[in-house]
Amino acid sequence: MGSSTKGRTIMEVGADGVALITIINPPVNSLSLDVLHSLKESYEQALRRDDVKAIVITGSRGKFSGGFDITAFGGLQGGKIEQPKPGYISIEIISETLEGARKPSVAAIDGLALGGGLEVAMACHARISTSTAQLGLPELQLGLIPGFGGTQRLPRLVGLSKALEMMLLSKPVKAEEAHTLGLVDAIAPPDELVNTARQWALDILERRRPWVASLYKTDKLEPLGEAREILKFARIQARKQAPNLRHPLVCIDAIEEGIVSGPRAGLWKEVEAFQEVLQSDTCKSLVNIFFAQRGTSKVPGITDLGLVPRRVKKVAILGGGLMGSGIATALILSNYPVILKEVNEKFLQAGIGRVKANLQSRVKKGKMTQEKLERTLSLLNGVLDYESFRDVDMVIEAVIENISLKQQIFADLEKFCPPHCILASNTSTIDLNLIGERTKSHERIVGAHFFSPAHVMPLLEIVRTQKTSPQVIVDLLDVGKKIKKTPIVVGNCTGFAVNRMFFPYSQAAILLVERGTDVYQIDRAITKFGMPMGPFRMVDLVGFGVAIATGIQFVENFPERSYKSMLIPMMQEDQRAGEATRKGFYVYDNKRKASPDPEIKKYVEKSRIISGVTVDPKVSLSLSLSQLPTHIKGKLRSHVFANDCIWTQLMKLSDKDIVEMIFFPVVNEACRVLAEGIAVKASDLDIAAVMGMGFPPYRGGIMFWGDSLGSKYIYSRLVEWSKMYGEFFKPCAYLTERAAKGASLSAAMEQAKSRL
Ligand SMILES: C[C@H](O)CC(=O)SCCNC(=O)CCNC(=O)[C@H](O)C(C)(C)COP(=O)(O)OP(=O)(O)OC[C@H]1O[C@@H](n2cnc3c(N)ncnc32)[C@H](O)[C@@H]1OP(=O)(O)O
Repeated sequence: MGSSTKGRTIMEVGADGVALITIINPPVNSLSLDVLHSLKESYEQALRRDDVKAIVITGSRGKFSGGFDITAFGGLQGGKIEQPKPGYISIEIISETLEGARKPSVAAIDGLALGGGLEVAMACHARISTSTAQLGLPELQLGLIPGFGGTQRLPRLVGLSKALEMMLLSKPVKAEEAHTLGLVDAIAPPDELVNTARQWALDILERRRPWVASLYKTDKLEPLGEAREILKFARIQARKQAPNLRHPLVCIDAIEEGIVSGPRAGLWKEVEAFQEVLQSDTCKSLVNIFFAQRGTSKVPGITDLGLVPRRVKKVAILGGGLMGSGIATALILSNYPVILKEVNEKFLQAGIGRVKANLQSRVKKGKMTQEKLERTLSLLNGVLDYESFRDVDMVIEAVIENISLKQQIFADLEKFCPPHCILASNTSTIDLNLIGERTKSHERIVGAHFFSPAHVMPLLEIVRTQKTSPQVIVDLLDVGKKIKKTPIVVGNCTGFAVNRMFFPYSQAAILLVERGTDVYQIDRAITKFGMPMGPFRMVDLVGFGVAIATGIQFVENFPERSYKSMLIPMMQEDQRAGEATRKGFYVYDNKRKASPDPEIKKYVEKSRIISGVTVDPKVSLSLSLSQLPTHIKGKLRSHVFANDCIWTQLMKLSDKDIVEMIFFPVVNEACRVLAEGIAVKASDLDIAAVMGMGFPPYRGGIMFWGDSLGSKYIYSRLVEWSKMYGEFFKPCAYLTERAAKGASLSAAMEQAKSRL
């Protein structure tokens, strides 16, 4: 993270007597402490000067402000940057100096006014914006609450319900809506923005327009009883949607304080609460994710070469199955003309049908109009041969995982596509060198690994071989950004980054079940930890066929650390293949509601016998008293509560143990991925885990979370389990070394063996 000593404001006084204060802190004019001090000084100067009658605040280069400087959070949290005294910014600068000034001020907003940026604007006596401006308080997505008076002023400007929606969902509004809501007073063209604001400020001065201090507005606030009901509902929703998160409730408390006890009390409550949430693990984790996400497109040795992405005007996709149709949907939604090739008319129509259905579901959800659907769909052309491939700039192959089929396709592509065309494969497992073996085009062969459903999931793994040219990667990074994916660039290996981490995740869960832990207890513990679903519910969702196929890849490539089990193949043989067959680890009703199935025990017992393992009292939930050694039984019987039930309690693995036994092997594998140079930086694995696996972002990603527990602790637990349960848990060399040094897992490596 950078230093907070940056940025400034400048002030120019016009002949009209209006002082124009401009915030300058590229790239988004964030409010560093320096900017805030300078803003205060500019204001004080403007207030002192007799030739200044009114003030306009704006941001340089078409951006008002992206809010408080996020790069300063690390320093403030770690004590490296001195905290301003409580209330200095929110009360002294924003409320007293700006809002309480005896000269009127107007915010001229172009581009964005987010977080602290909007809070400064709300303290002005009016706001004028351009039609493309975006305004919002997205602090909650960083684990924070608004800290410069936003919890008090926004409800007073737009009403409580809308303010709660904007804050709790971190959802900005566009200028037009902001105008309707009363957050913006007028909309002006960009070249007239500042002049309109100047005139508005003079109009306020001369009482031709109202002089409004937002903090004391009451007309938009609901009556107290109604407000309390709205807040009560918001609390219920917040608890339901994010049971592990406290800061949304803290935000609601600050809003309530202002409504019940008045805005000054609300401001002070906000000041205290902001300090508290700033120091929270949630905030540190979410800030890590913010920077990690922006860091994925900075690839050393690739994006620092000064290459300019070539324009991709047309894309061809091979295969209209689930993946191919999802990828086609993502591309046409971002206005790329797409050719979809299939092997026969029937498959082609089915593929086009899937794309239509994907779009239709957006219409149903109100995210798209029927008219937009028609326009978007007109970008898709179905074909059965390669003739129209002669002018495409990129091809994405998304056929089944069959090596010889893919080799044939790539040989054909080399013949039909122009020489500059990028040849991408959506394979999730097969070596790209093998796929391109029958071509001479290795420098333009690349992996574009999407996640299902491809038009929804935010991650794109860009897989490069040693021969893939940097230009091709830069091009694909650009396409990824345009189709709103977060791309991570990884090296070529079985499973790349995400599936490499997924394997131990599901294998650890099966190991635990064979040792006696309950399937549903595992899913509950993992969901409570924050995953969208547990490992068994997930296997049901992806289907046992896929789980077995990818499992085989892992067992073949990494036999020494694979936990081999027949549980899933055995269930599949019995026609239990997951949600699609209505039966897997759960049974499903017509509405796809999952219920536990006692029958599962039968399969677990069989697979336990095949694996040659026994129930381990340390992990078992269902051990009965009769199974205990006599001396322990005796001791327990002497206890007044000694019965099967209490024994079950004693033997039960805690949720914490389950989480660690399932996720520490994932951390271990992530360490290998990093040590092998498959991922270039730990933060890319944080993003891979959050966006590819559903790892809770408020835990900061897999490596960040690992570091929060410490390499020594993870190492010692893995050693303990590897003694009991074998190689599967054995810590890798990287983890062992980091633990020995007491070093963090994420810190840059001294000598990465980059495979890239
Ligand atoms: C007390 C207050 O209430 C607390 C606060 O204000 S907390 C801050 C609230 N503000 C936010 O949450 C906004 C966060 N920023 C964003 O959402 C987006 O960056 C944006 C909408 C402003 C711009 O998006 P986009 O144009 O896609 O560019 P994006 O790549 O995200 O950002 C451009 C650069 O600005 C940086 N940046 C963005 N917002 C920043 C901020 N508030 N502080 C410091 N740097 C910021 C990014 O890190 C990135 O840096 P890089 O080029 O070195 O990677």
